[in-house]
Amino acid sequence: MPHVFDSHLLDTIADKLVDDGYLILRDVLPTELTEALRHRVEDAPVEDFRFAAIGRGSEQQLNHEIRSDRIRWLTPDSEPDMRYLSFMSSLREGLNQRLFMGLFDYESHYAWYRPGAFYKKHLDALRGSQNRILTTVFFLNPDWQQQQGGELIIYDEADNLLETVLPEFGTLVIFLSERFPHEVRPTARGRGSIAGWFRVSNSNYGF
Ligand SMILES: O=C(O)CCC(=O)C(=O)O
Ligand SMILES: [Fe+2]
Repeated sequence: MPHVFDSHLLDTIADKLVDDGYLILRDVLPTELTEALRHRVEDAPVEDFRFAAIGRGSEQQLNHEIRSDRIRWLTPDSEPDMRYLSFMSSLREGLNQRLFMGLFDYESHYAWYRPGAFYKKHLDALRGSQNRILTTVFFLNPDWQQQQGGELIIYDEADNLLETVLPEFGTLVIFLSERFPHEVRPTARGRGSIAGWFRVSNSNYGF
């Protein structure tokens, strides 16, 4: 079975991105794949994960007051990682065909938030930087209860609250990286996700 999104779903995603700039989908990946991805984060030894840095390139720094999750990049030697990346590749192609977004590549990592961990309000891309264009967040936690915290909160450009998303197993959130400030509220329970970013090529600006 090819690991791709069907064209009807791609139509829906493209329409929503045009209308709202973001959308929340539930159970659009096969359950057994989501289960395998969940084990990739839950069963991995903690040494495999690194505290996430803020900023890019030489400006990277650890700042535990802003975020306290640990991350591990997806790798091509893992079958579930490859299948996940294949779905995301079909999303990239589907959106390029429908919206001419020019999405060029995709980078993604597992994130593990231990109890108490959080990520304060931020944008994934600086406005106008044209690097990270579209964000995906895929959640891997069965039976999440509201009182366990760890919500992803999405704001609009004027900082009005748009959505409060529980990090429930199988939920996929997609949003335009430059437009939506968002935060992860402190979690009371271990919280696994895969965050990813579609980027455009910067080669035209390589002067
Ligand atoms: O895990 C989440 O809900 C979002 C994480 C996030 O905002 C990020 O890694 O940039
Ligand atoms: Fe983010």
